[in-house]
Amino acid sequence: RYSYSKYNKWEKIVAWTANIAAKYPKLVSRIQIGTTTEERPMYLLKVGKQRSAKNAIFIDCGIHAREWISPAFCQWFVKEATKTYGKDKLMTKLLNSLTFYILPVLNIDGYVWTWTADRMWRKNRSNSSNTNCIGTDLNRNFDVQWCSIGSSNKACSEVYCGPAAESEKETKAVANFIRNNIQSIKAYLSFHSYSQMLLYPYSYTYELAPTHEELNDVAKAAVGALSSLYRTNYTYGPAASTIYPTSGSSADWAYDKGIKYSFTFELRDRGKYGFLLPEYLIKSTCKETMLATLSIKRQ
Ligand SMILES: Nc1ncc(C[C@H](C[SeH])C(=O)O)cc1Cl
Ligand SMILES: [Zn+2]
Ligand SMILES: [Zn+2]
Ligand SMILES: [Zn+2]
Repeated sequence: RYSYSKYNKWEKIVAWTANIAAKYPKLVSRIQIGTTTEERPMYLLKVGKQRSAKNAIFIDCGIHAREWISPAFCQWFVKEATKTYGKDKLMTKLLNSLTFYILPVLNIDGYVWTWTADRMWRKNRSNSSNTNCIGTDLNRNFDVQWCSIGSSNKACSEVYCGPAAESEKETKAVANFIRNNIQSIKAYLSFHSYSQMLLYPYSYTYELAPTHEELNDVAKAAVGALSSLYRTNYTYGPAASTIYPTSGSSADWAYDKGIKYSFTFELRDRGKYGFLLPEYLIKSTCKETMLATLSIKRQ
């Protein structure tokens, strides 16, 4: 049996994507949107009852390799959706009216590296410079104010923006999919760890986003829903002033493409375990995050 309260290595996750699509053919389909630097297939799970997606929500997990709770949440979300469809009123309503595009692990090569070589690895595994340093920070590689703030043009930096915007195959695959489905995608959720924050645009400037007030209201409600379960404290606000300014992020890029509901979660914890969140905390973290995520969907 597949465990949703353990961290699963890539081989298990990729088999799971096939199995869950096979198990729920009317609810789940698997789409390959590209391949990674090391030629691993990037599978997206399309979840929902809509024949052709009219209203969709894109969820990216695992953009940073060491943030293991993020892919764990994406798996949890798909499990909850498939398990409660037809039983839970809200989930059934959502899945009848919305399509969820869920990318369980965006940075697959980096995720594998954290299992095999370096648990604290963050970037992807591309080798694009004449230095002996590897990897681009995929959350600095999107084509939005690229490499202007909170990122570095040094290949050895943990926030290396890459040789060019969308230089990475992983970034290109996601950006192309969004561009090809821009009409239907109404929300973009990006899951990271750690800090317990719910962030919204912008990160690339301290300027308030045009829809700041609405984003703040949605974030406030979502954090309220999240903390109603175990009283977990989250802060929320514009990314630049709430965590730090960064350019080239998937969330800012999506927002400026017109996807107005763009949110980034920094999941548990606040530093006790950091990226090494123990497996016994996966369940409670995912349950509270489900409440926040469904709260955003409902708005
Ligand atoms: N647009 C953003 N850019 C960066 C972050 C923080 C994450 C935390 Se791991 C990062 O550094 O990429 C968060 C947001 Cl919302
Ligand atoms: Zn991250
Ligand atoms: Zn983080
Ligand atoms: Zn308000």
